Amino acid sequence: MENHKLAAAIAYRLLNQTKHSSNKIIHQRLLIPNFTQLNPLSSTSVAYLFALIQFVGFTRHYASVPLKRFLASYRWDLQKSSLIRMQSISAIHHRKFGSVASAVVQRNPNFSTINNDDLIYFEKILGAKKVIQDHEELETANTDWMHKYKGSSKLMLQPENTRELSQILEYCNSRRLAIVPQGGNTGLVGGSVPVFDEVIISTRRMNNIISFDQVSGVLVCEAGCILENLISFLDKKGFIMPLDLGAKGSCQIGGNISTNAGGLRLVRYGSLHGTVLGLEAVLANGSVIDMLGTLRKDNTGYDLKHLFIGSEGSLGIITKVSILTPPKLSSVNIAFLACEDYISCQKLLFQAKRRLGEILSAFEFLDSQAMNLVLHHLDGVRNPLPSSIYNFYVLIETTGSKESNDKATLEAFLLHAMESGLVSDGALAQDFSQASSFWHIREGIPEALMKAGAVYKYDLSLPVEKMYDLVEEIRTRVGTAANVVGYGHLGDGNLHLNVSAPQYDDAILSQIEPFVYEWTSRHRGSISAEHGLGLMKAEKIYYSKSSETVQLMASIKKLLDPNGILNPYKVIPSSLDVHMKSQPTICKLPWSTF
Ligand SMILES: O=C(O)CC[C@@H](O)C(=O)O
Ligand SMILES: [Zn+2]
Repeated sequence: MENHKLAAAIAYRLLNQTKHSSNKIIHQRLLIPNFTQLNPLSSTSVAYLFALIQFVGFTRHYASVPLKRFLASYRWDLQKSSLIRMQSISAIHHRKFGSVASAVVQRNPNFSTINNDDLIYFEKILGAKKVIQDHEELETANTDWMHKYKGSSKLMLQPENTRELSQILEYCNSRRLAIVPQGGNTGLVGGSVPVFDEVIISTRRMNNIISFDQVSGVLVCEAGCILENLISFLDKKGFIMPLDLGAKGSCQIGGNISTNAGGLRLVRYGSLHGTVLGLEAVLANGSVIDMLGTLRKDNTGYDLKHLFIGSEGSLGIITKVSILTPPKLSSVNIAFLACEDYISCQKLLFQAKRRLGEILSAFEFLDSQAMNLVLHHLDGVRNPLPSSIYNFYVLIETTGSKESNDKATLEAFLLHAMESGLVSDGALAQDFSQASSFWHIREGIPEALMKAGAVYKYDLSLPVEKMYDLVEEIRTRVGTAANVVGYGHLGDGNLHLNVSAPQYDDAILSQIEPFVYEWTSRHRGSISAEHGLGLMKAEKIYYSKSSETVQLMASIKKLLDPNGILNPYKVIPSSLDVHMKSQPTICKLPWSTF
């Protein structure tokens, strides 16, 4: 008890400092409504204060080492205590001092916590080596790629096949143990890490290629295959994957499909809703749904595989996939171009669609701020157009089967674009290494942003002609406090708006949100073009979907996962989470009625 008193005193002191810090918003939102109801010296209030202090980042930056240790152990207790009945705190992790506190959720009190019998059961069905409790491995699996979201799971399971996964889910469902499916953990919205103590189910061991048909181009494989391995496998067979992402070296096909990843070639090969021909998925109760067809055409009733594409593991875990892969064509050409203004980028896209037609395979853009970040933060990157600094850059790729024709078509297009003033400068890759270096600039932007400091990420679908207005408006709003960067898949109408700052700061965040979502909604865009909702945007869904649609989503979730154990706190807003006892009030937004 003495410890608690001491802790409370320290906590009070630290919290008083937060009053005047940039964490005012958290302070108001969390502390005031809850703390006044507590006895300040009770153990729960101490635990609450400690959780709050951890939340605002003091432990990482200001607390002394013994205090840090004390706080760390308290947090562990916190997971087991009944504190979660109060306003509890999602496991958002602060990479830099400051706050990214847009997601505050409550642990579902209906979920159990892992006990010894559970561990014995899992070891019995999987064997000890697939039941991971090692601190370091869990630390990695609990933390997302950006080091922004962090859970506190004590257990990761690594099933090797569908049967094992089915047994795990059946058991977790009967025990009300929440789970989070995890592939390569490269997501950007906190969807693939636990929020609290959910059991992590890794698909990494389910990584076999099952079959490949040379005639139809249909590849059947397990969910844990790494995208780059599939690309290399197909390359030897003379085929390519219909999707390509910067994260290909780590991301897994199951994760790609469950988030409906878009990537760099969507403009040519379409979304995964078109190229995924079949799936096998395991539901929350362990039943295996075999939809693993390989047919292009099958109109026998509802095409339920689509429910699992893009539902971020909230309806079932994908275990096998069948995917239509295009043949590898011999002529690939890549141009890196400079444009003076955004309107020229738009006109260039309009022209490219007409003049390059069926050979256009990528149309990406980046602004000068994105280019500067890459040049500054990534080793060995060179500007292919060094003679001047341009406002915008466009990367165009063509893929076709007629080598001399395709190159001539691209060259003619470029000449026309230069003559008409759309393009100010340009370079055509002369060999594979130059082509890779052009791609490296575009694909390296997320990494450069990470290296630059704290980053607020927005992945938006917007009408192409309006897209860059938003970047400029945000730039005006944040002023000199942050570097606003615009880039993305222009050919698909997908903007990656990133706001980069030395550290997270609520003053910056309040200039971006909710403005960015309101603006997107007003222009009938989507607040998530390709990254999903995850934890970051579950509560923001109404900006892009009508309340009736969201209600129907919640009903489907209830049907397939009645206990809500699959990837909780993600995708469906908490107000509609039928599994939560007390529900936070979410205002219906005026623009949610499409
Ligand atoms: O980091 C981002 O904002 C985008 C990541 C990815 O979707 C990309 O296109 O590079
Ligand atoms: Zn992207």
